[in-house]
Amino acid sequence: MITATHLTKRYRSTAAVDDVSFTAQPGRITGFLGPNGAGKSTTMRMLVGLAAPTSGSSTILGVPFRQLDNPGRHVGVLLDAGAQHPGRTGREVLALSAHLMGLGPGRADEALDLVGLTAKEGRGRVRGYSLGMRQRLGLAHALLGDPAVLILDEPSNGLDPAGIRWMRDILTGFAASGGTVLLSSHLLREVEAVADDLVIIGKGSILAQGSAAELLSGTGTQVRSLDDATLQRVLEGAGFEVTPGTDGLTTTATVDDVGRLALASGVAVIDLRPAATTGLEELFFTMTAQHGREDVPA
Ligand SMILES: Nc1ncnc2c1ncn2[C@@H]1O[C@H](COP(=O)(O)OP(=O)(O)OP(=O)(O)O)[C@@H](O)[C@H]1O
Repeated sequence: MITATHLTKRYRSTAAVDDVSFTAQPGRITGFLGPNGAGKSTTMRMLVGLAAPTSGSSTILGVPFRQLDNPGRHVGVLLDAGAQHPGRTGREVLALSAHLMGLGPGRADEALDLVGLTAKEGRGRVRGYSLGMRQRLGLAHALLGDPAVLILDEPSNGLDPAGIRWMRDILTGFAASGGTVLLSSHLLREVEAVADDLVIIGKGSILAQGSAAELLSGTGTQVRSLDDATLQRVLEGAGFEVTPGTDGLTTTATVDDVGRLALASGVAVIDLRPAATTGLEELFFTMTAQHGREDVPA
């Protein structure tokens, strides 16, 4: 579990992160979203002790990151795929960290294998790696200590579609076995496909948070009948709002309410369902409309 409690980070007079509180639960993937400059990386850096909060606090597995004994055995971190030493081979990067974590040398080869890097690729210097290979190496590094928590900043960046699907499977598998995943990404469809929970920030502040199902569910009901005009009158008479469309009516009434009222008024219903869910893209743009880069004066 990860908790952020009133986390705030100021650079001079600007708050890069402003009073951010959320939790990421075990067994779930928490998607962390926001436009460029929203404060995602700064928040993640504070969670792992790379930046000191101006105020507020955070814990991982119940304690501040800096108090974790041998943190790599508890938390896997991928903040910058370019962070690995370019002159080392992928395997050397992993073997060195494995050694520092007190793991056997064989763990580096296991980690390479986990992320689909071949032994030959592992012998290549990082400077020759593609961005996708660097991401895989970064993930191997994060998984090396068999942690319970993963904190990943844009892990799918630079991966091809097969790589993105592969990353999705790794993360869902990790969460299914009880791990906690905090995942920031610009790839909204990717987040939509994997996230159980969402935290959306803009200009350093939380704009929305909750389960993905809750945040993305539409409200109300869509209905088509053989007499929409009568059904609209009946629904409005019962105090519900109704919006006629090309494909029947959308109403604030529940499916049960609509069914009962249609039956009582003798209107034959030919289609009745909860209103369509909101896509993450729509939710994201609605939530961040006032908080993107576009409203920053040139
Ligand atoms: N070391 C720093 N000094 C001054 N300002 C900083 C520093 N680090 C970040 N900021 C500012 O804090 C704000 C949040 O930046 P941050 O990198 O956390 O956003 P982000 O959501 O990760 O953005 P992106 O999606 O572009 O990576 C930005 O306005 C950024 O310019």
